[in-house]
Formats: sequence, C-alpha cells, structure tokens
Amino acid sequence: MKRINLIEFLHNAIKPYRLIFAGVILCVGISSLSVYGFFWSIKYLLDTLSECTKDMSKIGNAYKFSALSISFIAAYELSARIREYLQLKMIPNIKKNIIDEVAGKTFSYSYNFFQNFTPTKFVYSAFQVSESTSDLFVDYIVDFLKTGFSLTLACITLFYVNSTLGYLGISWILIWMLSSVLLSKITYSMSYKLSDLRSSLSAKWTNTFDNIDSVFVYNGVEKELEKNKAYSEKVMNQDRKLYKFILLIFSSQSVVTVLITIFAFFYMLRLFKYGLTTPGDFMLVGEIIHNISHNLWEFAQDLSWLISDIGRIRQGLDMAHSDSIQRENQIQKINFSNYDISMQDISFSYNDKEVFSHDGILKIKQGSKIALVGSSGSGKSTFVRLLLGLIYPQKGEIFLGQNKTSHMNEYELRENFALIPQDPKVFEDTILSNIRYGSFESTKDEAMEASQKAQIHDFIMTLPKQYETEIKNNSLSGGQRQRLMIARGLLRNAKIFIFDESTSALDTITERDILNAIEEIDPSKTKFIIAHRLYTIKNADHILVFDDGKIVQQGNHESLISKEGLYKELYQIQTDK
Ligand SMILES: Nc1ncnc2c1ncn2[C@@H]1O[C@H](COP(=O)(O)OP(=O)(O)OP(=O)(O)O)[C@@H](O)[C@H]1O
Repeated sequence: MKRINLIEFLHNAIKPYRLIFAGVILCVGISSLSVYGFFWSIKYLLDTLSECTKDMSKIGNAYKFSALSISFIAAYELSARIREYLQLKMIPNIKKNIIDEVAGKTFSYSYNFFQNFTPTKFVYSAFQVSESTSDLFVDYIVDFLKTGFSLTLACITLFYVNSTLGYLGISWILIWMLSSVLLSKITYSMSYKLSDLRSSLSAKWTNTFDNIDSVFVYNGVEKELEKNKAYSEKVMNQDRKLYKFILLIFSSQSVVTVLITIFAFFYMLRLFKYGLTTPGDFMLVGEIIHNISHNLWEFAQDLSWLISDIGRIRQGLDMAHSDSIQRENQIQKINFSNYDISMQDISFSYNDKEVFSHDGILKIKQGSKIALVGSSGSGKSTFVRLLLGLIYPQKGEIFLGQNKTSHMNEYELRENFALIPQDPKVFEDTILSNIRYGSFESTKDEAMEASQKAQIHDFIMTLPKQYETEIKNNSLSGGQRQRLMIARGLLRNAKIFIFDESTSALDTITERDILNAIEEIDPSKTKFIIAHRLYTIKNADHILVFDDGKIVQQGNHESLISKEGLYKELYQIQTDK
C-alpha cells in the first residue's frame, strides 16, 4: 500500500494556479516592503521635525517625508486588495478540485474496500482534507510568506541601526522559530489522533441512525446517548490536551518577548544618552520590536494550526488510502465468440479464511438458467461477486467466453451483467433516473416498458409526478424497491442477468408475475437466480447447491430430488413432504 505523498498532493492542487500564486507572492512582497518603507519614512519625518524645532527652513523636507509615508500606506492597501482578489480567483477552485480529487480517488478502490469501510468516517475525513488543504493556501502559505518578508526586513533594519540589536533580533527569531517547529511535532500527533477520534464519533452517530428502528422499538435512546457521550468525552479530552499544550508553548514564548523588549528599550535609552541614536531611530526600533513580536506570534499560531491541519489532512488521506486489494494483472484485449462462463480450480478467502472454492472445471453455457441455492453464508453471493469481478480469486481463473476475467478491463467485464441485488437501495433522485441507471442512453419509453415487465409501472403512475417523482429509500417499500431494481436490470442490454433473492420481498402474485417476466427475457441471455424459496427455481436448467463455501451438488430439480442430499433435505423442509 503506497501512502499518498502530502507534498505531491499539495503541489498538484496548486499547479494549475501557478501564475496566480506567483502574483500572490509578489503582492505579499510589495506589502511587506511598503510597511518597512513606511517605518523608514516616519523615522526620517520624525528626525526632520526634531531638526525643524531649531531650523524651520527644513519644513519642506517634512512635507516630502509625509508624502512618502502616505504613498507607502497607499501601496500597502493596493497590494493587499490585489492579493485578496487573486486569492478569490484561486481558493474556491482549489477547494472544489480537492473535493473532486478525493471523490475520484475513492472509486479507484477495490470493492473489498467499500465492503469494510464506514461511509461517514470516510466522508467526514474527506471534507476535512478539503477544508484543511484550502486553509493551507488561504491562511498559512500567505501568512508564512508575509512573516518571512517582514522578519528579513526587520533584521536588516536593526543591523542598520545597531549591530548588537541586529544580532539580538536574529537570535530571538531563530530560537523562537526553532522551538516552535520542534514543539509542533507533538502538536501534530495530538491533532492526528483528535481528527481520527472526531471522524469515528460521526461514524458512531450514523450507525445509531442506521439502526433507528431498533433504537426506538427497544427504547435504546438513553443507551445510544450514553454510548455517544462516552465517545464525545474522549474527543473533548484530546481537544483539551491539545489546547493545554498550545497554551504552554505560548506562555513560555510570552516571557521571552517581554524580556527582550525590556533589554532593547534600556539599551536604546543608553545609546540615546550618549548621543548615538536619534528620536527617529528610537521610534524605528520600537516599531520593529513590536513588528517582530507580532510576526513571531502569528508564526507560532499559524504553525500550531497548520500542524493541526496537516494532522487532519494526513489522517484523511491515510484513511482514503487504506485500500489493500488491488489487481496486478495485465489488461488484455477481449474477444467474444460466445458468453459461456467457466471456472477452474477457484479459491477465494477473506483475511485468509476461505469462503468459496471449487476444484475442477465448472461450465455454464450461454443462455442457461442457473439457480444458486444453499443456506445463509454458504458462499452464493461470493460466487456472484467473483463473476462480476467485484472480487478476484486468489487461486484459479474465471473465463467469460475465451477471456480471463482477471485480464479484462473492469468496465468491459461488467457491461455484460445486470444485477438485481438482494438488499436494494435507491439513489435520491427521480424514479426515471433510478431506472435509467441500468442504461444511461435509454429513452423514457424504454424505461416505461421495463417498468411494465417488472410490475412497477402501475404503482409509478399513481405517484404525484409519476416517473419524475423524487424518491428516497424510506419512501418506497422493500418490494417496490425490488421491482425498481428489476426494471433497471431489464433495461440493460446485458448478456448475463443475476437475480439475487430479488423476489423475496414480494407477495405471491407479484412474485409469480415477475418470475414470468424473467422467463420472457431473451433465451440467449444467461440468468443466475439466487433463491431460498426452492419452488421459484424448480424449472431452472441447472441448480448449484452451496454448502460451507463449496458446490456440493448440481443438476436439475428432478435429478437432485431423486437422490439423498442437501437439496432434497431443503426441498422437503419447505414443502413439508
Ligand atoms: N467482506 C467480508 N469480509 C469477511 N467475510 C465476509 C465478507 N463478506 C462475506 N463474508 C463471509 O463469506 C461467507 C460467504 O458469504 P456470502 O455472502 O457469499 O453468503 P451467501 O450464501 O450469499 O449468504 P446469504 O444467503 O445469507 O446472502 C460468509 O461466511 C460471510 O461471513
């Protein structure tokens, strides 16, 4: 697993805006120079005014320095506003791109990743990455640049006034920065942990809401509140720890600032006493000390928040990259003369625990109707996921036509399938969009035809906006969702249909009608039907009986019922014969 490189990630985010970013840097430089230009012109104004107390003929110079001071203020304001305008052109776009990039990366993960992840934790972390990354650009990069320019100019000015003060300034800045950087390592690990705790807390809340029926029916509100409170306390403690630490750093830095200010003022007074400084120099040094102190504070604060943000970004990126199974096979050109399926010496395991295997060759002819039966957890869905290329066997090969599925492009492989899942969920969109998900190019008439076959059309026509009605999972019954999925599947021009327990939530009459609709699907299409109710698959061409991750029996209904075995046992239990 390759960790996402943070620097590369930030560099990619800023790359398209190089020119604007260069403009921002230029504006920051002009602003800093204007501030110091202002300080210098005020120094000369002050010195000229003090000479004017003796000789009024120099008042013309005072006007010149006043005009210069005003120009520096104007230059500062102008460059600051241009910088903000440039940031406006850049920041919202960077934020959007980062959200898009995180979303795009998500879909490159394997199906296994989605089976095991917690959506809220992921979404929370992804948004943290986006927000924190844009903060990096808005607040920190610009602020650090400002601080860098300002402190450099401050040191140059101090050296010009007095070299002792210059060395004092440099030492102060270096010690402060070094200690801030060293201490920030501790802040970083604290922030990383805090971000992880926060995203886990939101995942806990979602889990509670996912179980809302049980929470209400089993009077679990108190228990849920308690559970979540325990977690929010953990978050609070970690938060407090971080704040305490930052306060400690800042307090020690405050002491240093006061000591240095005392020294600088007494030292300047001494120089003044011996006529070595002018009132203008005094004002200049006072301004610079104030400026250095202000900039160092900004630096320390920015650094602590920057480190917190980097902790958040790192945690989000690590989480987004916790994928483990990736395909390494070469993608090859595909070629179909038929859509027969075959498997050879297959074995698939989750975390080293084998959940499906088949020794030897299993062949399924194009156009056959295959039933998969067996108890819960026996491996039927795993078998289907292997066919769909959602997971890949650690051992053995699956062929579609003459092509190894592991060597096929995933999109090209899945184009051949329509899946009607066991636990249907809808997109929060219109009914029509949900059905047309089966084929984005299909027309409304085709979607309506599929809905009729799936026995859902009449229901749709009773809705206020019919096919344009917006739906949510909770606004449809389980059976309605199942029929919607069947319509979606029928709309796809697939070669292989997989019906995973797709009539389990339907009443007997609707179930019969749907089974008839399945019968009517083009006979050249292969159909897999996973069913617990064996009467629904009696007329299948071939029945595969699963037990404990293996196909333990196969044949048609008559042949299976005529011999002792799991199928006969299950059939007898269900029919009471
Ligand atoms: N993501 C996963 N991680 C670990 N084990 C898994 C995962 N998904 C499924 N399993 C395990 O694989 C085994 C086979 O599961 P599978 O879903 O294929 O069974 P099934 O026959 O389809 O069951 P059902 O009829 O209840 O849907 C089970 O023991 C299950 O616990």
